[in-house]
Amino acid sequence: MKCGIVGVGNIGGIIAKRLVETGTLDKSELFLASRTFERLKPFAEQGFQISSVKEIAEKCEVIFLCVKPQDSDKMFEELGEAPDRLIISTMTGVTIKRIVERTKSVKVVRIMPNIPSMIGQGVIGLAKSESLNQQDWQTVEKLLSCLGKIFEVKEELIPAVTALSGSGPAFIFVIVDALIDAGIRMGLSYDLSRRMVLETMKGSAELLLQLGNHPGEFRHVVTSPAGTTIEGIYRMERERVRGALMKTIQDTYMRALELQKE
Ligand SMILES: NC(=O)C1=CN([C@@H]2O[C@H](COP(=O)(O)OP(=O)(O)OC[C@H]3O[C@@H](n4cnc5c(N)ncnc54)[C@H](O)[C@@H]3O)[C@@H](O)[C@H]2O)C=CC1
Ligand SMILES: O=C(O)[C@@H]1CCC=N1
Repeated sequence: MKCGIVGVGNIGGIIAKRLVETGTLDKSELFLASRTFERLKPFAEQGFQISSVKEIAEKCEVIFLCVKPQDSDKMFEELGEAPDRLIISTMTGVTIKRIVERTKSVKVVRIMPNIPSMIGQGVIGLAKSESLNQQDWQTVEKLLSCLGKIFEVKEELIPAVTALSGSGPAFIFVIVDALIDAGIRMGLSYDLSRRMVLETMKGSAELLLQLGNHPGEFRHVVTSPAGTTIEGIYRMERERVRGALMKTIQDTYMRALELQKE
């Protein structure tokens, strides 16, 4: 299968690497195009095939579109029409309708991946046009499963997915950074604090995933009467951490909706 990636930045680069390192595609099946050669150079040095946007439209059955929304118009101009192609777009705010209009392809999949895709543990929100047949869907699953878990949603929910899991890792990294600093402040080394914070997050996430309990239930199990945890919870409530996190996601969501209108 010939597959092209247009826009080899953070996300396009992750997709290219994962497709090849997992053996999903052979380098001979993959073609990369980007605006500047700077981002393509390390791929060219590793034997990836470099192409132009136009060539990708002409020769690839599957085309990933991975440019910033602000660059999409120029990219669509360069791509031209690609009516028989399966298009998979990571572009924030660019709707399936717009991609169909610009490419003249009716087989369009809009995805919102996140950066744990780098190690195959991403969350991939996905919405698709109605014209995909069973074989197209199998191709999509084959190509995307090397990135992580696929969650199909209605397209109107993609902005919510963008806020929660697309941008989500950035918020998690801010929280992790703050927790590590808290450990350092109490005298732990950076390395020890980092490992303990990450293992605590991983263990807590695994516990919820494996046992399926509501997080409030386990929070209650940790919280001893007149103990340490309730003091921390009381502080969290006074600092309005819960509201601040919900507002963080809400503002991100509003921006995702705005981008869709621009
Ligand atoms: N970074 C992230 O965690 C996520 C990003 N996205 C979305 O994926 C898209 C790409 O994001 P990033 O990879 O972070 O951006 P990026 O800026 O790192 O990469 C975009 C690449 O596209 C290239 N490009 C721009 N115009 C082009 C054109 N006309 N033809 C060919 N190449 C062109 C740029 O040179 C750049 O290398 C965006 O729409 C973004 O919203 C989606 C999910 C997560
Ligand atoms: O910040 C952004 O716009 C993109 C979308 C999700 C993650 N990064």
